[in-house]
Amino acid sequence: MTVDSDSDEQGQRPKKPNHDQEVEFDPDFRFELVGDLYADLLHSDLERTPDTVNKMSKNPISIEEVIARRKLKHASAKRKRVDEYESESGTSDCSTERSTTDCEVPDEFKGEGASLEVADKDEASVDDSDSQQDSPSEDDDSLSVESETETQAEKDRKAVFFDLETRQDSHSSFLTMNLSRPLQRALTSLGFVSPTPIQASTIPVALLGKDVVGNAVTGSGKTAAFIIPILERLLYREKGNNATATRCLILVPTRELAVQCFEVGSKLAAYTDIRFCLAAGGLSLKSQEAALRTRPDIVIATPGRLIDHLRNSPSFTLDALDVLVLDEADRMLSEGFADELNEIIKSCPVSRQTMLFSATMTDSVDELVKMSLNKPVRLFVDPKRTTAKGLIQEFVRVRAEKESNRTALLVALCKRTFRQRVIVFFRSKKLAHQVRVVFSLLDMNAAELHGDLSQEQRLKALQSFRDGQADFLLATDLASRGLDIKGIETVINYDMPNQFEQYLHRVGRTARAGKSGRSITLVGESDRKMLKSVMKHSASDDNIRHRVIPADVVLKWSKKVDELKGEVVAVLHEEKEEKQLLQADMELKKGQNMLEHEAEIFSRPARTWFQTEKEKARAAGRKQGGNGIAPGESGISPGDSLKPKRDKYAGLSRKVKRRKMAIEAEQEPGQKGAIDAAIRSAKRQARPGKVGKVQTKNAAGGRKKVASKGTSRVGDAFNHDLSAKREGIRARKGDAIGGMGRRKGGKR
Ligand SMILES: Nc1ncnc2c1ncn2[C@@H]1O[C@H](COP(=O)(O)OP(=O)(O)OP(=O)(O)O)[C@@H](O)[C@H]1O
Repeated sequence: MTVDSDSDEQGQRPKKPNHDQEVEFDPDFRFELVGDLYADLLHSDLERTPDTVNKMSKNPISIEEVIARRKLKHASAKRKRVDEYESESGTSDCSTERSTTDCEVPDEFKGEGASLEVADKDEASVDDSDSQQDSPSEDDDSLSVESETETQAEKDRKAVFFDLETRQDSHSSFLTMNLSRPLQRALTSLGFVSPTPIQASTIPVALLGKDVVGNAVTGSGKTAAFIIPILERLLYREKGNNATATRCLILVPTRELAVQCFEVGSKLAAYTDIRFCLAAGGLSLKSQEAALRTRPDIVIATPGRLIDHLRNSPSFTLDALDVLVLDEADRMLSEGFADELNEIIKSCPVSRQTMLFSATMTDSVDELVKMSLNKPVRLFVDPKRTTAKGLIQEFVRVRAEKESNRTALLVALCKRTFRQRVIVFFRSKKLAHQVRVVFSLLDMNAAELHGDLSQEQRLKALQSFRDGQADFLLATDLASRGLDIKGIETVINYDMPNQFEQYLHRVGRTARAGKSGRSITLVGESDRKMLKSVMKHSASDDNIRHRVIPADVVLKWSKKVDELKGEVVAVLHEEKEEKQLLQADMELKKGQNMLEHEAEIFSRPARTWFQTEKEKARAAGRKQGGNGIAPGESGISPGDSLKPKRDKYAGLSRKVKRRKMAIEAEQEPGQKGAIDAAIRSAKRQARPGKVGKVQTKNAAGGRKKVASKGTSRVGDAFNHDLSAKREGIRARKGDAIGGMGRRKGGKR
């Protein structure tokens, strides 16, 4: 009954060794390597065969070492091959040959009146030879991924749900926003002169304490849009030992994004005394627990790890939370995160301010009610879900019978034209790994990023790509959201994502912050409707191109890739063998450890999780079917709590749950109940004091009424009406709330 999102292995309580059962040594044991590991490299349906990628986070196998070793082994043969490649990838590849090939653009382009300019002088050409044959069917519109027609009923619901009255000032400079000096300094040192549109509209509204639902294209500065107002308001928080509390929580769907958000926040807070804590999966639980004990002002977390801390770190609570931010909110609101999000929301006070942001944010009331928002202000800067203006989108057609050429097409693109600062997206971890082996064998400097790697490997891969050591980052959708890597020039989609939102996020890794960039997508026959949707939402028709790769080039590279087949299989075999050896070694160590420290290990309290094993399996199943990031790629590791304790408090409100726990604790024999009660009492004491009985005027009878418990708090960072600052008056410590968007503790 444990949970620990550090690794797949964790989360399981060690089984008690059964000393009665003799473990026999099997002299005939052989490492089992079943199936053709290469079989699906060039084809689809990759999920059926077992994964070959290392899943062990403790001592990961280095694929570089395996490849390097094999390269050494076949040094002479390899030298010959490299010579051959070099000679062939010289002038002949970059010739201006423009023959019609098997890889043409789908004709949907033509019907839309989109630009068909040649994208690249070396290898792209216009091809409209069979426009009739492939013209879109009449009903293609109905295939559009999202419905843009809104019923009157939905419009009415939105009118009631959203706050349409709050004035949205437009600021063309950070100076007119009256931000404090430490923040102005940080903005200057980051080179932020004027706010981006989403920042200009969000910051003043967020300073009023209003709930916000924000949408703006990828790379438009949403992170700073929510961090700046949080920091500004925290500068006026109550200070001193009793007032120390975690007041803001920023939830993000992936660990990498959490690290990035932490870095942005730390830079913006560089000249303040505001403290951050990173609580993302895959990083050390112990040091996070220690950091959370100090009650940092802002916690940036992935959902799984946060829940783990909420349940298992005695001193950590969200009771004093003032602001909850969901970055990539549509992803967090999706089914894959539903259970975790519910659990977290239950732990947050209802009086919090909530801000939701994403480039593909929904304004569907049905979705948003899940967050129990309080009259949110809808800030949709780019309501049409467009791509960035500086993005040129190219498409390469892959005919059904030529699906096996995808890898060759990718290699051709990366060898000839897009040679550095390229992210390649794949739909599966296994495929990303296999292509990584192909790239390495072809001496292309690539790093991979997906959920089958340890957190250490993930961060290392990202760093090597950021530093320019790796020219290519071969990634799954784990890297599609939010990652901000300077200088990415090209995004290649090895396959078209199933969801339009996913496409927007993937291509949004380039052309960020007003810069230009290019995306190239390999489009199969089954991707037509998605292609149409993509074209419909493009920022400009002029930005759409199609690329034709000459047939002889494709042929040459598919031959090369085929020749490598044996070597790729050998590398994957070797990797698998090493993995099994390492696994055996780890099991041995684990056994020894159990023998030596059995008593101590079993005396540790079991970590708990909020779902039962069944619920968790069900949720994992749902996640698999959901969009975007696969389980294990987010902050929630699939190993989390394989044997979770049934949560008897599930479904109860926080208050009822606490009361029930307290009663049970008192009835519990021995020390445990008393200790738990003492912890709870200490937590209560540690909470920043609440403003006791606030006397408010009862509008109906004119009688004074005592505000309910939990109304507003002393030490509340947002006890101060910062809206006053908009008029040029700086709020002071101790100012009372006035003109705020809500009353603290008010019902939602
Ligand atoms: N006011 C500003 N002036 C100049 N650059 C800015 C400004 N605000 C943000 N940026 C830069 O813009 C880039 C993109 O910012 P950010 O990652 O917050 O975008 P985003 O909208 O969250 O993107 P995504 O939707 O992909 O998550 C960052 O490199 C950031 O430093």
